[in-house]
Amino acid sequence: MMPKKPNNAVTPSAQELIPNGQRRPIPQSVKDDIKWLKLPKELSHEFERQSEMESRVSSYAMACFGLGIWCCYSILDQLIYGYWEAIIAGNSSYLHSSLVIERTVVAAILIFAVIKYRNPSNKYISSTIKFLILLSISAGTAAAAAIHEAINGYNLSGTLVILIMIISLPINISLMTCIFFSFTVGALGIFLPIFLGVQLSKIEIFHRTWPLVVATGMGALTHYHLQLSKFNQFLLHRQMDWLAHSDGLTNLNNRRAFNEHLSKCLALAKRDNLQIALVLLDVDYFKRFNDCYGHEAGDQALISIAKVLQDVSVRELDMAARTGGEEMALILHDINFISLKETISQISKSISDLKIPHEYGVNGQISVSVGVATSLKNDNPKDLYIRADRLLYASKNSGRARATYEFDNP
Ligand SMILES: Nc1nc2c(ncn2[C@@H]2O[C@H](COP(=O)(O)OP(=O)(O)OP(=O)(O)O)[C@@H](O)[C@H]2O)c(=O)[nH]1
Repeated sequence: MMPKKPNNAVTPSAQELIPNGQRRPIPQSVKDDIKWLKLPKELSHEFERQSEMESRVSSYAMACFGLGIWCCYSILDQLIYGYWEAIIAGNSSYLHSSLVIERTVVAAILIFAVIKYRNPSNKYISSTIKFLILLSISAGTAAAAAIHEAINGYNLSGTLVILIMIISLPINISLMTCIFFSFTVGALGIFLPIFLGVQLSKIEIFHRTWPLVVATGMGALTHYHLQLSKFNQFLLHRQMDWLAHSDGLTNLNNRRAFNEHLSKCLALAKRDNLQIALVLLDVDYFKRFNDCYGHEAGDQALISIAKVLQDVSVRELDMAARTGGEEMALILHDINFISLKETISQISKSISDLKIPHEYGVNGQISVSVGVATSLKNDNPKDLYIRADRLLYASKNSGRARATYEFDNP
């Protein structure tokens, strides 16, 4: 069943976006989703291109953020250890000052890259979460640099920056990569030097512990972030699906959703040996209504009539749809003659209770003509639709504001 949508809904909820009552697992790939959604070619190409760009830009931004944070951390590190003071005092070695200059330059390049590649349309990934995830990566990197320093006596930071930059830029960082990288490297930062018998001072142990603590916490956040972005991707696809299947004015299902559901219902009816009813409704003298009261009033009238149809299609496989300008349809699954007649009279009564004045209408009020066809054993959607349409025109030709049933007009 297509979801029931309140008329004034702007953004439907996740539940409302599940089409045709099918609960589908979280999409595995954008391509799968495009196929499943049966989007028109131009739209699917655009959608594919955008998601690809979005993930690429995201990974660029992530990598840049990570490296940028790492550089900032390194500069801070230099400050903590008093290198700046040494430089200012003129005691610095060429290695220390060049290290600071190198990191400052890299940080500046990365800040520029983040500004350039940031993705304002990617509203689902909050920049705070992104920041925290990347902090874990940078923490791991800092630990790796520290190991190297502990073992070999000098810091490998410059090489690491370039290496990680080359590796991470084209990669879409996955959950496993992120957790594995940050956690393992962070842990190695503490334990490897100890195993290798390297003496660590208290400050050094602290220095190597925080990346691990941060990395573990960030691993959990990474997980949360990825779940969140997967869910948002899912929601985004549902929204697209909803847009592709709903009518913009009345929020009823559109012709595309109607066609799909009619085929499905007929197949189900055939399988279970049941009968479905197809009800077509057309607003009477609607052109004159528009001419007399204006298009805005015409739109409001259509919205009110749509609401009436929505209210009667409450069962799971029933569906109300707007199939054309002032034409709407109702698919009623597994229905008997008595319930069918009751439903149609309830619709007529509710529309009449709307009391929308129509100077040129039947009885001075807005009304609908209705054609009701019921499915035959081996019916197909097209034949059923044609029969309902003929019955609708029989209602029009016999005075409007009435319903014509198939069994009345065999
Ligand atoms: N306000 C409004 N009018 C619409 C919309 N879609 C279609 N229409 C109008 O609906 C009218 C349909 O007119 P016709 O097909 O001549 O039918 P009718 O005047 O209802 O006459 P009968 O069906 O014979 O009773 C046209 O004037 C369309 O402009 C819409 O979304 N909003």
